[in-house]
Amino acid sequence: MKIFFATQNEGKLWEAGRILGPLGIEVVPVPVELSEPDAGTMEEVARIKLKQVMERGMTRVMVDDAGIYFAAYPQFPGVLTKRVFHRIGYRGVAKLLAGESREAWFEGTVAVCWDGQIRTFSGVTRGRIIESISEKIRPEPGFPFDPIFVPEGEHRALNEMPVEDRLRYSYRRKALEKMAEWMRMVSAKDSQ
Ligand SMILES: O=c1[nH]c(=O)c2ncn([C@@H]3O[C@H](COP(=O)(O)OP(=O)(O)OP(=O)(O)O)[C@@H](O)[C@H]3O)c2[nH]1
Repeated sequence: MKIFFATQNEGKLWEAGRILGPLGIEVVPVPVELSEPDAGTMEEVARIKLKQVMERGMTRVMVDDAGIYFAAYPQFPGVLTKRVFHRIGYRGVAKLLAGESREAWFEGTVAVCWDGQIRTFSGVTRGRIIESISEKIRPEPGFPFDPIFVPEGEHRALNEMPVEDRLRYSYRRKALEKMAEWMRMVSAKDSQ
């Protein structure tokens, strides 16, 4: 099976390939820019992104909306994660969380259109932001929080782990595995 993934985020693409490849689903990148509202839930935003790619005529396609939430600030940065980080960087995150709770969680929703049906699948990974955030961190493209996020029950930040461990904690993996199972079910029904 082959699915198109409309994203400009290299990290998302890499992760989707690592997770879906072994499940027999080839991920084909479609690097289109999608417009996003600056409010709402990940699921609402993912649906809006999916609508945009479907309007371009794609029928076997997925999009992903994701971000991080800081427990110290209700609903923030959430769907604004990319824009907020772009503006304030590690220095701003360190300032925001100084003296505040370090508790945080990643949340993401994958919205998929598969042979005319639309579904969303979500995942969450809880953890905390490390105490000392260095401005010298050079993250992997698209994933600026991996070097400063430690999953619950861990002592290592995500980017300090071998890939297999990192994927085990991935909220995107949780969503994509549910999606893969659903796609298999739909395809099996269609072929009957
Ligand atoms: O360290 C991280 N590990 C992750 O696992 C992760 N997942 C999301 N993010 C951050 O949240 C924004 C999502 O923004 P987003 O969903 O609007 O996507 P995007 O604009 O990057 O790509 P696109 O898919 O829309 O083209 C991204 O830019 C990142 O800053 C992550 N950071």
